[in-house]
Amino acid sequence: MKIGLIGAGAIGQYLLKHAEGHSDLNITSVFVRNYDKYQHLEDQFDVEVFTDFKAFLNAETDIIVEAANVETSKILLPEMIKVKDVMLISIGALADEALLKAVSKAGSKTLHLPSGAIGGLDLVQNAKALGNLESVTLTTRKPAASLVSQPITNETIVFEGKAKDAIDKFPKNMNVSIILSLAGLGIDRTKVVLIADPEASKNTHTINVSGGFGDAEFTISNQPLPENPKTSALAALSVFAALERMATNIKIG
Ligand SMILES: NC(=O)C1=CN([C@@H]2O[C@H](COP(=O)(O)OP(=O)(O)OC[C@H]3O[C@@H](n4cnc5c(N)ncnc54)[C@H](OP(=O)(O)O)[C@@H]3O)[C@@H](O)[C@H]2O)C=CC1
Ligand SMILES: O=C([O-])CC(=O)C(=O)O
Repeated sequence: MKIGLIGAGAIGQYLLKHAEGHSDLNITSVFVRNYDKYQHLEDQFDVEVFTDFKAFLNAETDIIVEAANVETSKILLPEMIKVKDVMLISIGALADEALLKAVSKAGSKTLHLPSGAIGGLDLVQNAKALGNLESVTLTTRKPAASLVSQPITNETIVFEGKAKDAIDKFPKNMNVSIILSLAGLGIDRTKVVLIADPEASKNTHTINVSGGFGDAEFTISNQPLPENPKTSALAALSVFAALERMATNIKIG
């Protein structure tokens, strides 16, 4: 599979490193906004670095993997999905309901949404069937420096409310709230609590769901990626694993 990658930060570089020598996953092109900053990737990996988006789209690839940010995804997704399958990790872009509607109607191309830094989305989707899901809450606890600019001494709730507003205020930390919303009750009915914790070293997400099916609670304690501690290693793994699963004919979940 030939892959075009957008962004070469913590997740992008993780993918580049781990796809090197992989039998099926071949990252051949990388789109960035600053050639000089990322030119070194052409020496390090067997890739072409693009800053011209049209040329990047026209390069021979089977899928585009986005690993940039929410704003960039909102701008580029409508054009990409017309011509290529896309895997999006800045899922917060889909809190824009007009964009979600537009891509839902986009024709023959597939938009892949990996589960990112959380899990349990199979259960949430199953529970939603036949109206069996009534309540979904995400409680996220991150090291304070990922959420607040000034040092704090006590743990502090920095946000409490709907997923829709969580991603607006914390676009680099709350993509998980939007994939959870898409799997479950939507951006208005998915509740979020976000805690800045000066003692935390991991990114911890607790998901509570309940309804006619029963109830469930999952906690995922994630190691952050050293290159960007706001981002959990599991998010990068989820892209990698979702790409690997595309080649298999046995689908789990
Ligand atoms: N769904 C989920 O569970 C999770 C999602 N995420 C999201 O994944 C995305 C990537 O995360 P991460 O790798 O940690 O982020 P980084 O900030 O480490 O890297 C972002 C990369 O995107 C590049 N970029 C920014 N703007 C553009 C643009 N307009 N065109 C092309 N490239 C651009 C940056 O380049 P430059 O150096 O020029 O800035 C950089 O290379 C983020 O949106 C993050 O919030 C993260 C964790 C979990
Ligand atoms: O990586 C994480 O733990 C979650 C995150 O940043 C996001 O959802 O945007």
